[in-house]
Amino acid sequence: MCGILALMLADRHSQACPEIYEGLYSLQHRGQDAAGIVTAGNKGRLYQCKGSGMVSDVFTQSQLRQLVGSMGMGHVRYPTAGSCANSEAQPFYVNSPYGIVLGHNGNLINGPELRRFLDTEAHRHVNTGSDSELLLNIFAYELQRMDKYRINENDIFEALRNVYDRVNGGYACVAMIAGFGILGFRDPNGIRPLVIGERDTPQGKDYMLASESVVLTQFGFRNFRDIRPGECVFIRRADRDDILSGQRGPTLFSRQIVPCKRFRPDIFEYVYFARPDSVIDGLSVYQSRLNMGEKLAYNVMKRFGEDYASKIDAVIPVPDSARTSALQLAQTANLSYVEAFIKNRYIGRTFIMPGQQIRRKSVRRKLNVQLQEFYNKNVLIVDDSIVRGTTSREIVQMARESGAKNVYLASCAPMITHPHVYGIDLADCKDLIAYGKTEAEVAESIGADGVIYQNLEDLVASCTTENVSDFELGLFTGEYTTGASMEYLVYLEQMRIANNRARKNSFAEDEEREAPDDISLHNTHSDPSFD
Ligand SMILES: O=P(O)(O)OC[C@H]1O[C@H](OP(=O)(O)OP(=O)(O)O)[C@H](O)[C@@H]1O
Ligand SMILES: NC(=O)CC[C@H](N)C(=O)O
Ligand SMILES: [Mg+2]
Repeated sequence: MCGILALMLADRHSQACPEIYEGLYSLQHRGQDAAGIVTAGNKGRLYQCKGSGMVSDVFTQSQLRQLVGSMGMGHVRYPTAGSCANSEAQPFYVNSPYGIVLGHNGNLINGPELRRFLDTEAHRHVNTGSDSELLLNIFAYELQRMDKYRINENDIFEALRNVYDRVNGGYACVAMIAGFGILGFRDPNGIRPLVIGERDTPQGKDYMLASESVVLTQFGFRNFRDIRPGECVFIRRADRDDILSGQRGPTLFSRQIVPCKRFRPDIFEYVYFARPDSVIDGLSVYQSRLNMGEKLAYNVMKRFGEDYASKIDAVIPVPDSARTSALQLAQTANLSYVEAFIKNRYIGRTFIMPGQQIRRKSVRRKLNVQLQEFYNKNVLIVDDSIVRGTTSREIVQMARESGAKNVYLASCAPMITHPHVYGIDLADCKDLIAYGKTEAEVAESIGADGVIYQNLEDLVASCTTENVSDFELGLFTGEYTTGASMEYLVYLEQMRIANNRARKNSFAEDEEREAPDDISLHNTHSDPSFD
């Protein structure tokens, strides 16, 4: 899961960069490894700044000033394919045809096949291990095949139809064609999220596309909707003809490129990825987490029996993601809710950090205990999910060190027993703590007195609305919406091993270390005639 964002302002003399930059902060929870922004000036020149690190690390004020133009896009990356090298920061750029940039959230499960095709048939050079660069080149190849001096929106939709035929997996993308417009599209199963919103201005409408609605509401894009699975929207900047005919703002076009196959948004967006103040596919993430907490409460009560209240002195959330559910669990079961783990707000999400060692250390640096809330008490700690068990092991131990009598753990997600193939670097099976274990064995392995998992049916029911009742659940069941061959799963695992090795060696003296921290497109905004 990465975060993607694109913005088109109606006023050609305004700058898109400040809102893109701030918007990326609102998507930071979706990717902490790299960030990037590309803008397009009025005469079509692209300006880029991207590199490894969090949003606050990658952009300086002087770099942001160089990113001129009233349209642009941004990306925050959590690597799932390729490596975590600086060069794989997004958006990606190709100069031919027309100058295209693309930002991708998701994973293509036929990456190796696409790479072969681009090499042997399309003869396009791909310079990284990223599947997103493959996707961009497939799109560029399909546009190039039209062999047109200038394209229109129909050409874009036509090219995309062929892209959909070639690529397989989960993907939500934003892209920009220099001087022409921005677009957004979503895979035919709607696995990864994407929303579009509009905002009225005296010059016409501004448009924004983003992974999560929280960015849109923050900037006053009140009128928004989800991009449908298999749909593309293209927002064309006002051209000469538009301006001559009195229309100054951009124009929106949308097309259902391919039929929706089976609408299956990734349920893990609701469990963990997304911010609670986002609404995805019509369902408030906050509401889904309340539902999860309520259902889990009934499960807990059943497990502990009628006198459950005498066995649990406090319900304690693991901040941040589990807060909403834990509160609802406590209210439903009429138990006290206690914020006994205090989070250091300056440390990011641990699960999406690269490398097990840093993840383990970060849990302790991130969470600290209120001793008195544990001492001599029976505590039920609630987390949204138990994945590798890094967090649970540490917090159970912290609770014991603080003098807790019995430590139970409840998870809003069911047992995670399979990799996630659509955009989460979710370990191979062996790294998953629940793989091949019973609940009791998981409890033993993390040192808890008991573990209570949500049932899969209850999780699905928590997220079901009249719009969506079917979800991508591969990490719980091993069955993936688009299928995932054994060959692909082996490939994923090999890639992870190689990446871990590369991370371990990253302190060695090598050429990569000499590379600049941010990657630009070799042009700075020094000549105003290029705006
Ligand atoms: O079993 P694990 O492998 O440790 O993974 C699960 C934990 O990781 C996530 O927290 P994270 O710190 O990433 O983010 P949060 O602050 O949003 O809860 C998630 O919320 C769980 O707490
Ligand atoms: N988490 C994501 O969505 C990752 C996008 C892409 N597969 C990458 O690794 O850069
Ligand atoms: Mg957490």
